[in-house]
Amino acid sequence: MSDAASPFAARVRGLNKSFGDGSSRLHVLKDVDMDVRLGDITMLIGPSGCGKTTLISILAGTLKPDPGTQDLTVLEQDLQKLSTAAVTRFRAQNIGFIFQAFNLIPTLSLAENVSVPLLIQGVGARTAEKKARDVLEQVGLGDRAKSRPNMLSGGQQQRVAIARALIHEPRLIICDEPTAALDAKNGQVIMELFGNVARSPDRAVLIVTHDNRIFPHADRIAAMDDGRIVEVHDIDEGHPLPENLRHGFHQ
Ligand SMILES: Nc1ncnc2c1ncn2[C@@H]1O[C@H](COP(=O)(O)OP(=O)(O)OP(=O)(O)O)[C@@H](O)[C@H]1O
Repeated sequence: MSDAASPFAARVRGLNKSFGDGSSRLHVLKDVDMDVRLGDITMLIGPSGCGKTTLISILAGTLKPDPGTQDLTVLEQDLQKLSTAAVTRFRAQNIGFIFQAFNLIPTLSLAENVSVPLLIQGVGARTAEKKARDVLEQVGLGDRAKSRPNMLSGGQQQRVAIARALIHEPRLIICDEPTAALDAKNGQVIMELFGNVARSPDRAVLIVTHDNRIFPHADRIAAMDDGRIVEVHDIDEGHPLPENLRHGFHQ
């Protein structure tokens, strides 16, 4: 465990991101400030196209911000100071990223797909696969370890992608719509798994979601609109889920 002085899994100040040049330049993130606390499940919500995926991709180091961002610290690392190779290493070690597209490797079995993050870390294939079977069990797919991804439903593939993001016990889990393809029961199982991660004071979960069924699992909900964080709700016994979020929000 690194220096635990910071209570933040991520701290962002004055973050801007644009795509394109000249007259086709699109300013997508506009001076974003955001904190993701350790020990929390933070949810990021907002209408389609407001910049949520762009923001989490920058936090996960798969996308670079515009120059001049004041602070982009993830797990005590200033991402702007790391080389591209160092960011890739940092991500492999510390972040479990679940994409909207599940990015499973079609020629590998589920157990092999889930093993990948451990193999990258140098863990032996046999040990990695045993752990993969355990994590597949946790997401309710223990009996499908030898199947190929194309034999699964969308929801099952999503659970495999979640197992792959959890297997190396990263300190920060970042996911784009993790429950979109899941029924209520499996959505609940996955949120309980994320809850176990976030109950550890040194770890955190950041979820982009439109799924208001899972809002009650959040410790903090940050609402984005047009490239900005416009509201932050801390949810605890004294501050329950606001009425407007209980019934979803406008997209
Ligand atoms: N690589 C890119 N090149 C150009 N424009 C992009 C790129 N990636 C995203 N954008 C644009 O940035 C804006 C924000 O996209 P983003 O995917 O971050 O939104 P979002 O809030 O995650 O949307 P959704 O909820 O629909 O997934 C959109 O207008 C999108 O078209």
